[in-house]
Amino acid sequence: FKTSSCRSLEHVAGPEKEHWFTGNLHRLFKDGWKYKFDLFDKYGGVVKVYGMLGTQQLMVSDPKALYHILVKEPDIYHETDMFVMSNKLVLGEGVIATLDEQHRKHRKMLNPAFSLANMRKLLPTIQPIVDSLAELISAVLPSDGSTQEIDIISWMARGTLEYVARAVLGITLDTLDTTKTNAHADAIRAVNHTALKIYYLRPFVPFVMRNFSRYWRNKLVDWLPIPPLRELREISYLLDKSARSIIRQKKLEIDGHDDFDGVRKDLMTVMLRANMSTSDSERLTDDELAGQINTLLLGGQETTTTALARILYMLAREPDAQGRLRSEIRNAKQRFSGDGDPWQHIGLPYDVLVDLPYLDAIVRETFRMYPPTNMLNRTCTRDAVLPLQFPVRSATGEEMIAIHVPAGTNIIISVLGSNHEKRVWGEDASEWRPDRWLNTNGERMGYGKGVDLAFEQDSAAQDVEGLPGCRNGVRYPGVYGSMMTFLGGGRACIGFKFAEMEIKQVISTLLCRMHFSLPSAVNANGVKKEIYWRMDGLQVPVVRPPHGDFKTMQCPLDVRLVREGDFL
Ligand code: HEM
Repeated sequence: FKTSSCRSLEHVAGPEKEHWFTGNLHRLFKDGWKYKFDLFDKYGGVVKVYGMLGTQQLMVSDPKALYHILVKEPDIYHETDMFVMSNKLVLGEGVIATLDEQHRKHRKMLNPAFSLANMRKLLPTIQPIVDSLAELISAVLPSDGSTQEIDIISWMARGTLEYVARAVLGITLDTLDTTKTNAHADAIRAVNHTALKIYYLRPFVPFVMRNFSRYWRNKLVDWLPIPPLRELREISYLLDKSARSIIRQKKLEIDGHDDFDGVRKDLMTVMLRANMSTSDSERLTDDELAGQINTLLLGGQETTTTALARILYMLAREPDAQGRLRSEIRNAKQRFSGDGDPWQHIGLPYDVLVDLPYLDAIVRETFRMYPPTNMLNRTCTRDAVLPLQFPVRSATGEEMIAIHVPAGTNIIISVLGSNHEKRVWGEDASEWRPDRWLNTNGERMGYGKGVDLAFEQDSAAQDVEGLPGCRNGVRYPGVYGSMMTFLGGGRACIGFKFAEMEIKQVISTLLCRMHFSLPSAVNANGVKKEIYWRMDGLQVPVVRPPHGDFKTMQCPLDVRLVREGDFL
């Protein structure tokens, strides 16, 4: 066994460069599912790929290497300059636009707010919003029990924005009221879409941010003949203005309530109160708080929306799983329904909801198989050695147990590769099999709130051997059941428990009232409508031609009111 020794990545094996400008990135980021799996099969947990203008990068899914990158040596492997600066430019100085000490300060304020105790308090805020969503969808379903095709993703998107708005920020964005428009909500929806139109400008952002004052940046945007740049500036202004108005309003509310005990059910108030009473050196400025609001509104949007759509799609594809899950939810709700209360309208308490075994298995398995974000970047800030769990072959055929990573190397963390690694998840890693998370009695296999959080703290003491994603003493350093979907270490997703809660609440509410199946529409030539999930940077459901353009995000499912025969 050897360690790659030279100060370049020449020794590391990987595919040929495929384009002088984009290297292999266009293959990885545009519907790259098959391409990526071919690379993992051929090269293993570390693959050299080519980035912009032929720069050599590493795509990593090896568990020990990821442990080093995210948990052991995060001071070496930073978020990329491009990511941090672009976030700062558009969203302001929220947690994802910060590094090192400033990042620690942000997390110190965010971590307690997103605690389990606060999730328990927030569920009752989310429940009525989900009920309204279910009523709105039910209202468009035929009362005779026949099916109606519905683009489920647009409904899910309405919901996810409102859950975060009300539960995290204590405001409404009116997204469930189809008669109202809301400029703030429109701006949030437009950010990613508009930024994508000018993604090619992102490499220049750090230079511009460091060398141009705000005045000259504005002049640049005025002069350049690129309209989406101006659109993004307008969006960014509107987000900033709205966030500052939320802060002002909340401060007034807090000032007016001396007896206020933090029971108010939104996290931003909890955070603001903590911020107001902390020491000067730890206190976040209003600029940072405004950035935080924008980050929280954006962070859980598309990710949670596509995760919800993916779960409903899987249940539509697997009717037995759908029936079994619906029955589990009915049994749980019936236990809590009083005399005469229709069980469908019962809201389960937090601990009952998150512990439902089959619901949990479905959610975890879908997160594992189909992570909403499948690639994340880090940059190596100084020469380093990356040890590997599973040796890889060098470009000249030798086995390597570690890799020298030169300073400046970009690292692509492959969430997809990690979540499908057979040596950790088993030979059936690429099968959607929710039962892997359950024991033979149908109970959850040890994963729970404790273990998930223990992973965050990298508690090696936790006995997790034999659980899914833990094999022969090897596991991934993820915060959520060993998978890398929400990442791990000090920059792991702050909102994973919130996302889990909202997803479980939505699925458990919708399934009681409706049944989902794949679209049945056929065109004049008898061709059936088919949904296809593109794996770009984010997972994107589209419709194949001739029914769709293979580009626009949509997830049309046949939906009808539930019948007795839909339970097991
Ligand atoms: C299915 C839903 C979600 C997925 C798959 C997801 C995934 C992730 C991932 C992979 C990261 C790490 C990004 C990086 O380091 O480059 C992250 C960070 C983050 N997420 Fe989530 N997320 C989800 C939902 C949410 C929700 C609901 C919120 C808030 C309400 C949220 C807030 C954040 C924040 C603030 C960060 C930045 C943390 C930091 O830099 O310290 N996420 N998320």
